[in-house]
Amino acid sequence: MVHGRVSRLSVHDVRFPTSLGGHGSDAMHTDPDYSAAYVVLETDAEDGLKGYGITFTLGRGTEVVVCAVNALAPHVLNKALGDIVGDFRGFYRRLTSDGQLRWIGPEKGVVHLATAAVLNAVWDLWAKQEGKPLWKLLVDMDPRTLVSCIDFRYITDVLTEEEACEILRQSQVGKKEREEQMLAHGYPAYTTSCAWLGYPDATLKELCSEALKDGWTRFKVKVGADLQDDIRRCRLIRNMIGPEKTLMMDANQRWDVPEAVEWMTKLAEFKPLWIEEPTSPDDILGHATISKALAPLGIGVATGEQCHNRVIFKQLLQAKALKFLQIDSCRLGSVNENLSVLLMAKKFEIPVCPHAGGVGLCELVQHLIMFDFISVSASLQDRMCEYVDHLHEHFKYPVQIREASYMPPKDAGYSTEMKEDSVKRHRYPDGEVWKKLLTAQGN
Ligand SMILES: C[C@H](O)[C@@H](O)[C@@H](O)[C@H](O)C(=O)O
Ligand SMILES: [Mg+2]
Repeated sequence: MVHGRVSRLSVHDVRFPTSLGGHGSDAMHTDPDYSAAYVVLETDAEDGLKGYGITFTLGRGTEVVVCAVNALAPHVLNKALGDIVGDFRGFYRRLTSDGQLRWIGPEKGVVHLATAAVLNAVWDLWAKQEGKPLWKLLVDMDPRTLVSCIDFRYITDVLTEEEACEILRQSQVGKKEREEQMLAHGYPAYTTSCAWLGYPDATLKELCSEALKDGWTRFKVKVGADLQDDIRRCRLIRNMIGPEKTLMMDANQRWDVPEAVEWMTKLAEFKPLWIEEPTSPDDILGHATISKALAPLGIGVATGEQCHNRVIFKQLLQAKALKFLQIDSCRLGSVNENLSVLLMAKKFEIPVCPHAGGVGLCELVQHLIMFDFISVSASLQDRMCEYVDHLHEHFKYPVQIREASYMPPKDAGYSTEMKEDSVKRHRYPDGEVWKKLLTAQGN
């Protein structure tokens, strides 16, 4: 039974200077400092449990999101956790429909990232109070309760509450076996860590051969800034991994629609499974055009890490604009909104391959994809979850990878809690790490 009233919400600006090593760099984000607006919820309950929630940001963007979290705080403070999760749809709606904050969304951008941080903390707390990892809390929830967490506004033309319930009911068959399968073998993953755009070739080679030794069979490479450079790097990586292993490419929104088609036609010889974010994440019809043009080359379009909300996903699915759907645990309004996208993907039979390139994203999204396999999709066909090998040491319950697969988390919660010392050292600008860096830069 959930209990307690939220007595305190604190939010921290936590940044890691990843840009110094080019980690996480791509054709658009050339100097990313992996960061998080990190929310801590405390209650008046005697168990002392806290809810931790993050949203992934980059460097200076964090302080803007922190501000938005503080603006949302009155919706959470002094609320009983039982009332929040007992009417989770209503609570989600209240947060996203704040009469003044909605104007700077709605359900998109900074205010939606902040919503995700707050709701991720609520889910963490709920799962902790139930003594279960989040994926298991979801798996054990009956279909009615699950759908009661979803706001179906704007998507009932493709998915009604009844249909969602029906999908979940049908997927009850074989659920136990799928859970056992996950516990024994984990969820298949791919790695992005070898080929960030800012890495020199020597680093790429070294990381690639290490990853091969560790059993990785699926690799993603960043492209999009310079065609000749892309050809060289893609050739290098394809030669290293051989013709059989899977290669994905990610352009991080760099191209116009015709440019995307031309560029990818030139990279087709390296046999990419997908091109990710070829153009603006808002351009649904553009993605559809690219999808259609690249299908004969055997290249699918993947997108989602910067899709604002369920409405954009709905339209991408309706327009047949993508072959792989990439949910993000912090871009959308937390588990609540992601549930609706997982269910729509199931209806349209599009495989979900979550985005995890950021701090904490692997920790979070593994829960959602395990739930998806056990309770929604019931399939591993064409599916894999992204993995990046950065910053896990700062989490209290870091991801466990075995033979290139995510092993199901066993600890209660959403794996969002960071180590106290890591938060302290990386808080911006007063943490020790930043104090040193800022002094060295003469600030
Ligand atoms: C700035 C980030 O590292 C992005 O490059 C990253 O999320 C990337 O798009 C990915 O797919 O992992
Ligand atoms: Mg990407």
